[in-house]
Amino acid sequence: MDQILEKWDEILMTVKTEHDISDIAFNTFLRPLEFYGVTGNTAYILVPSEQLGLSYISKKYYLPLKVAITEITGTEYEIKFILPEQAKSIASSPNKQKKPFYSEAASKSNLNSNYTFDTFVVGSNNRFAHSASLAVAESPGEAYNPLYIYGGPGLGKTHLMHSIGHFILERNPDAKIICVTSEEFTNEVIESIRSGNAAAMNKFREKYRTIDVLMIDDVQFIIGKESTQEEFFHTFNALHSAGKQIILTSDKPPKEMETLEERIRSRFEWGLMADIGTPDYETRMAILRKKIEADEMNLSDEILNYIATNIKSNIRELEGALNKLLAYSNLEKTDITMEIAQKELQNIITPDKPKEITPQLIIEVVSEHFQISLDQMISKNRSKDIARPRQIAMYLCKNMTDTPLDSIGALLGGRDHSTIIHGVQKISDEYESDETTRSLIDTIKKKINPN
Ligand SMILES: Nc1ncnc2c1ncn2[C@@H]1O[C@H](COP(=O)(O)OP(=O)(O)OP(=O)(O)O)[C@@H](O)[C@H]1O
Repeated sequence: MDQILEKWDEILMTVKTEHDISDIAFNTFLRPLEFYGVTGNTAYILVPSEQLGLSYISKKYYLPLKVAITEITGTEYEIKFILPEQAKSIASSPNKQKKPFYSEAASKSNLNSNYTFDTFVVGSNNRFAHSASLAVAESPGEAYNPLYIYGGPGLGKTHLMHSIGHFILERNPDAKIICVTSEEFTNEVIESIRSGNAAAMNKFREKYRTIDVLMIDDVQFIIGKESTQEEFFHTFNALHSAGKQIILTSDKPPKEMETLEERIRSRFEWGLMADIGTPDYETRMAILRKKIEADEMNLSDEILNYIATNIKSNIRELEGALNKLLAYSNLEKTDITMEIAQKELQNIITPDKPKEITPQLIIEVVSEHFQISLDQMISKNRSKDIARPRQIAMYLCKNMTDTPLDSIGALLGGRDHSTIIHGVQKISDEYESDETTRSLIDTIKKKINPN
């Protein structure tokens, strides 16, 4: 069963390719189908609404899906299409996990599958940014170019930007979208320059100048990097003059980026700037409700109210509180009462008590910031993409907590004392000498401790 679930996207794409199904037919009939579960050797496929045409789908896609499932999983299943009402009566081991459709194009573009317009709650704090994002998604390159979304940490800038990407790819799966953090962009510029050959630079330029949509997250980090700013400037011009869409996010408006080159600042301001503020109570409650629904979690309104009243300025923290309760409920196999919620969340939300900053919290925030898993953080993998976040975690654990170096090493995959000293020293030197690193570290610190 897991195999079908895991490979569901691949199964759908295989049917599309092998039967030469048009994008419109694919998006209309195949994409909405969900793998529901397996009973015996029957695989149930959920047709989410009768209007979609159950009998048409059964006739047309029964055999292609059966063949693709057999080919891809190596097991032959009987296939049954069911409607949601029928699904309820299938008792045995239905698959409760709904996995969102995640196209190959979205994954290649580096888009987070959870960040879509469907999962985004619109409130007074983000209404304008949301409308602007929808307008850009509907007419990329035409509505507002660039779209510059700014606001404090954890307020949904990245979520909105990725939503635009998914929306564009849904309509046009061939659209070429690149979504990077400005750190990744900077690293690529540095790598191309360091390699010293023209071919590497040309490859970089070819990659960034032949796309339809460029998304750069946390663009404030290009401040102070001369060659990155230079490359960004030319990339921006090439894409903009070709009518290609550029979307940027930042923690501040361009006018507050004091040391940014003027020619770049003015370009940031060419299109539309949309800020996201802190959510009001209703929006916080709506976000909490949406998340518990998605996680199929049971929490009383009293508990939701307790969280929404106490966590006000960062949606990532709202989610963190829910995740903590979810983990507790799963581990202890118990329902969450108000008493448990207050006890479990006391570090996060007791207003007069400073938040406890632990190495575990730091490691979690760093891995989330760099979009790498906790397993990668503690692994033996020494590639730059993993080793640098790990060293940043070492540095922050050393500077923000009193944890001994040996314990930091133990938490980061059993690394020894000297490895930790080396990591801390390296980031410390960079913090002193390099403005981008300083700004990066300060941003992560703010995520760890917004106060
Ligand atoms: N309006 C919203 N509806 C639903 N979820 C939201 C909303 N705003 C933010 N979130 C969730 O909060 C978390 C943080 O959002 P996101 O990463 O987009 O913030 P950000 O503004 O880019 O933060 P940072 O600047 O710290 O990177 C994500 O999990 C996101 O899905």
